[in-house]
Amino acid sequence: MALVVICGQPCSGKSTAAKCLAEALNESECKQTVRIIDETSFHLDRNQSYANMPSEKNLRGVLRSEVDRSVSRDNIIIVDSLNSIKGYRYELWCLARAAGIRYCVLYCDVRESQCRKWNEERREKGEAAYNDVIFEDLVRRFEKPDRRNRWDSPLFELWAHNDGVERSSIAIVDVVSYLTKKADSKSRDVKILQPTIATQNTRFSEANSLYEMDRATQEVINAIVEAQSQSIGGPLASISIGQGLPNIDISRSVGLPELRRLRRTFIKLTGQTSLSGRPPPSDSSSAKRMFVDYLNRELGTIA
Ligand SMILES: Nc1ncnc2c1ncn2[C@@H]1O[C@H](COP(=O)(O)OP(=O)(O)OP(=O)(O)O)[C@@H](O)[C@H]1O
Repeated sequence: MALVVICGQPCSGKSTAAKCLAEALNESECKQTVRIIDETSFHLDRNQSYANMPSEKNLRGVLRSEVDRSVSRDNIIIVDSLNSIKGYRYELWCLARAAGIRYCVLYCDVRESQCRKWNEERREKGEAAYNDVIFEDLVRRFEKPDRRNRWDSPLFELWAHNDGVERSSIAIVDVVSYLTKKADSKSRDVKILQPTIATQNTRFSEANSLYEMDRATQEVINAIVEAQSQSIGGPLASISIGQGLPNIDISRSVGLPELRRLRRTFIKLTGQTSLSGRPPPSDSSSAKRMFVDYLNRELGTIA
């Protein structure tokens, strides 16, 4: 029914907020099961998980797969982690969209100095805390949510330090109201994400799908590279990849490394959706259409 992404600096009260939100939802009229997905449920240690990029990626992958497996129209999933990378929140948003559910972000907006103080206090009490190097690195890399991004919207801000975290805190009340409000796909104040062509079902054998996906996305990349090489110095027009397929609309030159990265992410995202029962597209045309749809979105909004 819904996915709530909690985000904030290290030690900014995210778990306190997640717990409080879960309690508030359980007390509301909503009959949905509420579940928190966090690092501790996987026995992941903070300092180990954020010690280096591979461990951090692994942590994000574990949480994302669990979210992917768990989101449904019958429950409310709260992801309690830093969720500090913009691209990662986008991936979570994609999972919500593929499931056709509500989505929102609850941002624990606490000053860094206060988070640092809480972390030190936690350490002094002998509780698990971030070590200083990791804490500072995470603070530096935090990408604050911005409500203008689809994946950060709607955004609810919780000022845990000034206002405390209570079931009656404005942000908690607002999230509960947003999640429990009766709505259908035409409601304006509540957005129920709709699966796009990129997330629709088409049954096919998995191996075949992956093969098609690989080949089709490579063909799209080749078409872009060729079009760009022909227009060197001149303006880039929209690139056609065949009859009945959408054009690729890129207004700037995009290098091969970036195109390869986008292709890898796209294949990964599609593969993950297939794990939860929605297979990747079955034929070359749908694979191309999906990939162009994805590229137009990515290159249009994340410049
Ligand atoms: N509103 C608050 N007032 C006072 N102390 C707080 C508040 N919120 C959190 N703390 C303190 O900060 C510490 C961390 O809280 P919490 O575990 O909720 O943060 P977190 O952001 O989930 O941390 P982590 O980044 O490690 O997951 C706790 O020890 C708690 O005592």
